[in-house]
Amino acid sequence: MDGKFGGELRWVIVIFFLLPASFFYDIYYYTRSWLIFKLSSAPQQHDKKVKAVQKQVREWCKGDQNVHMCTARPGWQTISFREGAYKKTFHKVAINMVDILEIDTDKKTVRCEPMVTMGQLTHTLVELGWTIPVLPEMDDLTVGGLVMGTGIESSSHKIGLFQHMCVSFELVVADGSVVTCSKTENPDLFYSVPWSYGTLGFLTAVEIDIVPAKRFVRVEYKPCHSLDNLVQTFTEETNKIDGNQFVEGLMYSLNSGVVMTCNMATSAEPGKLNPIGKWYKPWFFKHVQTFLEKDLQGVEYIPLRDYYHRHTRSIFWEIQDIIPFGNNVIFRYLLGWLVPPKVSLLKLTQGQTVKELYEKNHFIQDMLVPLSTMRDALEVFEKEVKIYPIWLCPFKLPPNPGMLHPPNDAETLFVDIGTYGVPKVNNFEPVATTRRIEEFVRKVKGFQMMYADSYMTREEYRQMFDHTLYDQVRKSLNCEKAFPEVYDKVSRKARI
Ligand SMILES: Cc1cc2nc3c(=O)[nH]c(=O)nc-3n(C[C@H](O)[C@H](O)[C@H](O)COP(=O)(O)OP(=O)(O)OC[C@H]3O[C@@H](n4cnc5c(N)ncnc54)[C@H](O)[C@@H]3O)c2cc1C
Ligand SMILES: NC(=O)C1=CN([C@@H]2O[C@H](COP(=O)(O)OP(=O)(O)OC[C@H]3O[C@@H](n4cnc5c(N)ncnc54)[C@H](OP(=O)(O)O)[C@@H]3O)[C@@H](O)[C@H]2O)C=CC1
Ligand SMILES: CC(C)=CCC[C@@H](C)[C@H]1CC[C@H]2C3=C(CC[C@]12C)[C@@]1(C)CC[C@H](O)C[C@@H]1CC3
Repeated sequence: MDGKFGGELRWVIVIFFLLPASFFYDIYYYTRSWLIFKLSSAPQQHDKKVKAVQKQVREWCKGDQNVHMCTARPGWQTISFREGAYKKTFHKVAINMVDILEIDTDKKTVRCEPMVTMGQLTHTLVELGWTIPVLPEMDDLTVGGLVMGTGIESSSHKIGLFQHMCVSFELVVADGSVVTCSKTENPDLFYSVPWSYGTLGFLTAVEIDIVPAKRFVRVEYKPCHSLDNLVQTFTEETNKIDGNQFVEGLMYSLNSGVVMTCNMATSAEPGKLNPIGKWYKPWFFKHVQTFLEKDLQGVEYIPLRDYYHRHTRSIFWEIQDIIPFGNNVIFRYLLGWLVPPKVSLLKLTQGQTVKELYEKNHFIQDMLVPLSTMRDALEVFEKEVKIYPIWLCPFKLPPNPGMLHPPNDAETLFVDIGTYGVPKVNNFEPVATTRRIEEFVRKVKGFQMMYADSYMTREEYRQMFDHTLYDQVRKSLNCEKAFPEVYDKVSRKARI
């Protein structure tokens, strides 16, 4: 869809085509998973589905093995910014595994298949009074994508990344056999799977910790009017040993922002309930900004599911470039219930014009840096892109084996700095700017989230991510012919 409808009038396509299409797409999957649950067929079907994956891998083994394998999930369906170019040439293995298999409240775990989405998990678990400790907020993120890539949320400063609450993985590996791994069973594989982007095997099931859920989240909004104040408040709140199940920051300029500290609650104080997930409510980032503008500390109670998906309706703040009048009160009441358009459908229907627009004038990155370097990092982002709001999400990084190591191999608090939008600097140049930021991140011993465009060379990538264990595991599982090295899947060169 090119020309004007691919540019400034994209909202016409979005409103008249993509929103209804997203709605019917959701209903189809909702009904399907509801039926599967009601027929209780998912657990019995799992072994059959694993055998189907094994069969496909074994067929590849019998062939001449001259191309690598990847999942058959089309590139447009994924939440990653671009599509893998390799999806056109690799041998594709279908993994149609979309079911929650078992919720074990004694063991406090949920076992699910890799295509289960975060929206599906919250619907099922929260109704039963449970939740997963780190719940990345976009409904369509999948368990498989978050395990093979990474996931983060405002509870990560207590729990860690998505990988840190996973108990075990079940994979079909290069020779077609099924391997289960955990901290005690095949630990090398267990620690190598996160950030391996499907280059060690095909994931078929994941066991994840669950924790009790309460009805509400009590949110305290703390406006800050200088960078020092913001960094200090954010750091103190993140470090609090007892309090704050969730900590998050939104910055509206280099010198202003709101730090939110939150805890689950069983009931709400009268007059302070705010169901921000309702279709007529303002976008969450706009709502938060009002606390800054009024310079008001505030307390609100948000229903748990609304809190988890607080950035879903506005796709963080990306929706304002797609439906510029989307936060208008009339639009919200009339059509707000259809929002957001599905990221997958936005990807599928974007023409060359939109692609080029995003290529040249847009910057989507999450950089994970040690909390102690947050101030310097924010100044680098101000100088290089000047995009606001900025998302700030703290997380702890334990010294586990695998791709990510904290400085000096001692548990360290990090912060994810998320910048999504149009750069406001004059000298923005996608490759050069991103490379300078990547260099800064490597210098402070941080990491780049690989769903975004990465322009690092192979050497720079290996410098950022420790490949020692990963290389050993790839060798022991004979991955060389079956899967490419991770860099060849995630670097900008491998994506279109
Ligand atoms: C419109 C609509 C859309 C829905 N969309 C989805 C969806 O997208 N994804 C989805 O997963 N569900 C979906 N559901 C199912 C929904 O989660 C349940 O129907 C809902 O929780 C109502 O609970 P219940 O009383 O029917 O079942 P409950 O017995 O209260 O159980 C709640 C859910 O958890 C499941 N469950 C219970 N125990 C276990 C167990 N040990 N292991 C695994 N599962 C267990 C049930 O099958 C049920 O789905 C949808 C339902 C509706 C009406
Ligand atoms: N809050 C957060 O934490 C957010 C995280 N993200 C990022 O989005 C991505 C997840 O998006 P999503 O659309 O769910 O996932 P994707 O389909 O983009 O998958 C991500 C990677 O995981 C691999 N993978 C997925 N499933 C399997 C499987 N069953 N077996 C083997 N490999 C698999 C894919 O391999 P292949 O290419 O072969 O299909 C791909 O390399 C992650 O990279 C995550 O970091 C994005 C936004 C927010
Ligand atoms: C919270 C974390 C860690 C990351 C959030 C990242 C998201 C804001 C982006 C991930 C993929 C992005 C895409 C778009 C917007 C921003 C993301 C959702 C588009 C929808 C923007 C419009 C384009 O036409 C398609 C993009 C697809 C991916």
